[in-house]
Amino acid sequence: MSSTRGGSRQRRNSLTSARKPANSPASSTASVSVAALDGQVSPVSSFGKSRTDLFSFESGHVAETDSDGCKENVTVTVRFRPLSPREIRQGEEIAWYADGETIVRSENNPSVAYAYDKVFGPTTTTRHVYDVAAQHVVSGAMEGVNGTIFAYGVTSSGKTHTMHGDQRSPGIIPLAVKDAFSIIQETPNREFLLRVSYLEIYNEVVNDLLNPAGQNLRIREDLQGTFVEGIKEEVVLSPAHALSLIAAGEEHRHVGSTNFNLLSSRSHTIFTLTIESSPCGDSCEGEAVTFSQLNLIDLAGSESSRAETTGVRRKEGSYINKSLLTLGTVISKLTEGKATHVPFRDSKLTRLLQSSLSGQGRVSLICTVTPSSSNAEETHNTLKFAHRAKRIEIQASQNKIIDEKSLIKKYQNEIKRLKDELDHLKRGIVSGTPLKDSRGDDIVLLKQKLEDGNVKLQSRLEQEEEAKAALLARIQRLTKLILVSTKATQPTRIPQRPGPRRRHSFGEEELAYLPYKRRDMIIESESSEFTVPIEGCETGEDSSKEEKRNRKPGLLNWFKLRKRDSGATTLTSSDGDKSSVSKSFTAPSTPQAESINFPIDVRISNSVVGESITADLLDVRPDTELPSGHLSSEETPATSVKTMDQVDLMREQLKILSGEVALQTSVLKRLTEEASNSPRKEQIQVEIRKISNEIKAKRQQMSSLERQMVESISDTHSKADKLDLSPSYSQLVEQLNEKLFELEVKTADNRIIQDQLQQKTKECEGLQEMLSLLKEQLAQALEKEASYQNPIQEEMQLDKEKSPTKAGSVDFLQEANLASEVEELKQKIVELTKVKSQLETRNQKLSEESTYAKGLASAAGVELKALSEEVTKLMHQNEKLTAELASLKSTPQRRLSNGPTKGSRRDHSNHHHVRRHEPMNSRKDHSINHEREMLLENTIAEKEMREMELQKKVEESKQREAFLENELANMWVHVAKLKKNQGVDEHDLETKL
Ligand SMILES: Nc1ncnc2c1ncn2[C@@H]1O[C@H](COP(=O)(O)OP(=O)(O)OP(=O)(O)O)[C@@H](O)[C@H]1O
Repeated sequence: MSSTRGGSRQRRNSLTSARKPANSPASSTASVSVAALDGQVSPVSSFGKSRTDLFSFESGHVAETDSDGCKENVTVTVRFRPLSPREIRQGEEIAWYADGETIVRSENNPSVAYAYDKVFGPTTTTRHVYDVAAQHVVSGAMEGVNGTIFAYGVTSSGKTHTMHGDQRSPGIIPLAVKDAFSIIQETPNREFLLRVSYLEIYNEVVNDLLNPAGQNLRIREDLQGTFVEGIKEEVVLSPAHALSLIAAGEEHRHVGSTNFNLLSSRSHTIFTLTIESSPCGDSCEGEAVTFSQLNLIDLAGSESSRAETTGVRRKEGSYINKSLLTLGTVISKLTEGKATHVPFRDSKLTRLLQSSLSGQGRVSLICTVTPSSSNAEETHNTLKFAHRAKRIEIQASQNKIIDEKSLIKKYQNEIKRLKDELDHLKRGIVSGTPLKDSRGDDIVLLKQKLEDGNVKLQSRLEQEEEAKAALLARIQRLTKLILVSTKATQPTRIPQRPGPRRRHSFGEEELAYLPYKRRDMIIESESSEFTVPIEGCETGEDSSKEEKRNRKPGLLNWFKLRKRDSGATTLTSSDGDKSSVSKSFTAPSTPQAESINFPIDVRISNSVVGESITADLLDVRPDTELPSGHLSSEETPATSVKTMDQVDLMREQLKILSGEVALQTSVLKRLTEEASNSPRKEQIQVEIRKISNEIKAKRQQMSSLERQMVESISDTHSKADKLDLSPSYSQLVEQLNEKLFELEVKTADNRIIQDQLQQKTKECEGLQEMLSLLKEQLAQALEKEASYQNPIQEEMQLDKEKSPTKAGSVDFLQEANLASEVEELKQKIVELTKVKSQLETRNQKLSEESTYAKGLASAAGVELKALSEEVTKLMHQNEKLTAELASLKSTPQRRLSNGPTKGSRRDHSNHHHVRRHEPMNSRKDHSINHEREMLLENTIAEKEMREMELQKKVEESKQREAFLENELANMWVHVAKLKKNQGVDEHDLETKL
């Protein structure tokens, strides 16, 4: 084993140093394992050599490195966090420190030191950590090499700070997402398809964070490795889109407070970005697709026995410790070099990491540590773990997959097939059907045949137009999912990378889900106490001007305007800017899965995209051929389908806007709270005003969207009227949308109320503490009084016996003293009564708020019931329509069979005339009926689709309701507890008084 390692060392070093870009700060180990021993520092030999550039999409290049058997090690870095304000207050000392760029040394015993690829001091910014420890893994993943980045460390050492970060200093996950999209932009010769999933392992149970219904999921294995069965994967179209999904996922993550960290992660999370890419253009057909996964992992922190946890927290802690212990054992076994059994299966975490740790992907382990003396032992354990992990060898190689397994290929083939179909249709329309039997000598017969042919052709044309419109819509839907650079495609297939490092900037709300400032600062409100500069300052300065110009606020950032110039549907605007569209699309859970959920929800229309929808980095394929006139030809029979598409889009927009409003409302709430006790009051007020204005604008946008929806729906409605279709359908859809929207707003309200409730509970706890303090004081005062009174009374008795006059004056003095003490006591009682009444008012408020929340939940329940009734109604209508259609279908047949009999019984003098014109009339009738049938069929199909959608939504609402009820129940338990505590306190107080 060691000789192999040694053998590969020389080869690798020469290879990497030959290719190392002069200014590349990125790193991968590409080195031998670090043989750092306690007391014997052995610096990492070749840190800083980038292997990123070893991979390019040029075929042969990777094969060359692969066949070379080139191995690299896991990149291991250590990040120190600064001492927290609490640690400083407690007078803790530095136990471990960064000695230079690669060594961690013990303060108490300087001979104990460890070397790593890189050691980051407490003032290092997360961006720098990203550049060094993560960027090469991300770029590798974009080139088809699996990648895993994870943060490991004891609780409160800075894992979440490193992986997620805060708004001023975004963590590795947001930076990696942004970087992935930048790489797509800089790779004009390839097409990409990105999907994300987000899961947590909580108490050894795998939960889907993107789908609250996906609980306790199973881990399965196939040839490509382990995967989670049934996990939801969403195709993402922009960084903001991906980040909004993380934000949604974070809502469901288990976080709790421990005595080390008020916001401690109680579960391990894995955010996976699945990347498929293939060369652009038809000439590259048949080339394999690269497929890779980038896992970004935020582990829960190991807990020391010092943690005074109880109940739930203890159970969580034991699961966390057990899985981390298994991780340690797995890493030890992997580095032993013997073919021993590696216990991957002993924990869910190691099972999921199995492919990463033993496979061919790049791994970067960022160990977070605290320098504080109170954690010296835990830090030492982390350092030893990191040191062991450093010896794991990996053999990074590009993954290529065969066509059928690739979703991007599937989409590309589907697009190609649809395009062929479209061409075929177009050719059919142009050539038409020749009138073969036009040889007749009778000129009248010939004319009649010509007329017949015309009618036939007309109806066929219309049918084909419809089919074309449907095909086009489908091509567009698929095309929108594939991401390509907006840069002109380079003739060369070698990716062009810019010299200097890319810098990421984030839209204002892209990081809205992250805390505004560092967690400890929020918790302790002691920002001034910190001894290190806040790293958040990095964002503004680093961004280039260009990026600033392009920076767009809002989650809608990922929506882009599709221009429709004078009816022509084109993806490139007149000024050369390309536009893009977006949607949320649930892809199959594994690349192999066959079913794809069509139709997709969102399509784009100029009329409904508001001001906030702006251009983003990426674009839809510019090479899509979309013949002009199709989507704007309002007169085609497909208009109603398109109108429904627009309504769909508007509804999606409405949903996104309402989500944004809810998000901004909670930001507003947070800011308002902050404003009351922050020295930056004015700055926060400005922000509050800005956000309020934005909310107002969004609400206006929402009401205009609602109006447009109503108009569009009433348009469809009138068309349906003409066809004798049930008019109530569109109204129902409209009502349903309104109700769904209301439900969403109410859910957001509920969330805010819950926050307030928590806040109030905290206040209540504070007041209770104060109350018990006062009670103690009162008890002490009463005791004191009793102890005063006994000796005085005895003395008085004695004095009275000795001298009755003196006794009288002493009596008077004692009485005065007593009176003043009684006065004091009375005052205290008044104070206590005040506090008691304050507590009662708060309690009253709390129960009112709980009642309101309960009301909301029951309103949601009622609405849900109404929705289900509406769905049932719709189903009935559908059945009616189907019956109508069946009767319509049978009518022309009857007519056809009755026609000639009737004609023969009629006036004989008109015989010729009838014979000449009747077939034509019946044909016209037939074609009209056919047309009508088609429309009816379309409408029914559409309705069925809607029905399915509605049912899905009802299901979702039910789940949400259940969730709300659960929350409410929790709240009630909480309130009951509070009341009970308060009751006991009051009782105590009363008995004492
Ligand atoms: N590099 C850093 N610079 C400044 N503050 C930091 C840094 N790392 C962590 N912190 C602060 O330390 C505290 C604990 O960090 P964090 O919550 O990220 O720890 P953790 O390891 O994820 O804890 P747990 O395992 O309990 O979830 C937070 O208040 C965070 O803001």
